[in-house]
Amino acid sequence: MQFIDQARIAVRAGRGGDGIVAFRREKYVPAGGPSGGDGGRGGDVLLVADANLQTLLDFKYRRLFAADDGRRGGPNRSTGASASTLTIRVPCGTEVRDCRTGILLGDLTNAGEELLVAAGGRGGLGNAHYLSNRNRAPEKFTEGKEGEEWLLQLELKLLAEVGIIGLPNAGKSTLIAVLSAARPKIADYPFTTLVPNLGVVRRPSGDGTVFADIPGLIAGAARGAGLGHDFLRHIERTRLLLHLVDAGAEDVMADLRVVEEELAAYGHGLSDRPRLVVLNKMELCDAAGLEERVAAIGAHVGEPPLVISAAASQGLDVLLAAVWAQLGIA
Ligand SMILES: Nc1ncnc2c1ncn2[C@@H]1O[C@H](COP(=O)(O)OP(=O)(O)OP(=O)(O)O)[C@@H](O)[C@H]1O
Ligand SMILES: [Mg+2]
Repeated sequence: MQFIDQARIAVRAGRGGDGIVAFRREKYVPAGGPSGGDGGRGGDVLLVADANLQTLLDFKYRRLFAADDGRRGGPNRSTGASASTLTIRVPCGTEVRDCRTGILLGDLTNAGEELLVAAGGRGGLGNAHYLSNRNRAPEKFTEGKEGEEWLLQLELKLLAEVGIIGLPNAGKSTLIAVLSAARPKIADYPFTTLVPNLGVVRRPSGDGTVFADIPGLIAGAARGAGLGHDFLRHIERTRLLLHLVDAGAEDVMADLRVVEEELAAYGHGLSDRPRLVVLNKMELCDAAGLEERVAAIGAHVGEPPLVISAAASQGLDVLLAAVWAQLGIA
């Protein structure tokens, strides 16, 4: 399932340093020649594609990026220092447009690819440049040029990496709401969710991973029953499935199997997709009942399910740790 992450940022390259007016002062040289140096270049602003970023999350908090200005020229024809380039890291796949015109400036597809988005201003010339036979003591210099300034629109097509599946009412939307900033509709009846919801969940490294909450699956979903059919398509490209089972259900094993059968019937490799079984609504069972359900699911799946309460925010840290481990994210 794809959706588009967007951000607007302002970039400003540095201004060039001014040239200066100066004259040589040396012993025994009464009237030294002009020696004012040139200003340094203002810093450029560069975008670089970084494979460790998945979202444009950070640009929600920081919107202005300005490179430093170049330094003024010095005496003895010394050129002022040029400012260093300001590098902004963006996820691979980011498209960069000029906000005003919508013109595509570049597409940063592969890690390490660079795009110069604002060029630093040139430094001004010192008076040493204006020495001529007619004017032995020029007072002329030029100012540094302004750096470029642009408003940029960044766009990234996001792919959900984690799909949340389960029967209607299992608590899928509740889970994505507690894990991310997504605010889907949550209600006590089946098929509350009619279109997939996406949420960005912060990973330990600070960037995000996209989770997709899809409408509940029912028996026959793979053949088009309920709303599930269309939406199985959306999780086709996820890397991990979170399979939510309602602990309060009469027969959790039957619930578990219905969804497994739909995954198998749908094909496209969905039943081989790494999957974590998650027993939600733990508070609806007493300790003995919970233990029994955990054991039954464990025997069927090969490892015990994670036990959580999405509504009461219990077990979520362990769940996320398991998700990051499955995705190979530290
Ligand atoms: N841990 C929990 N304990 C008790 N009730 C819960 C828990 N988690 C969710 N619920 C309740 O279960 C109901 C269904 O939740 P939610 O809408 O998140 O399910 P869903 O799986 O997204 O359903 P659908 O497939 O219909 O979209 C809601 O009334 C919600 O408050
Ligand atoms: Mg829902």
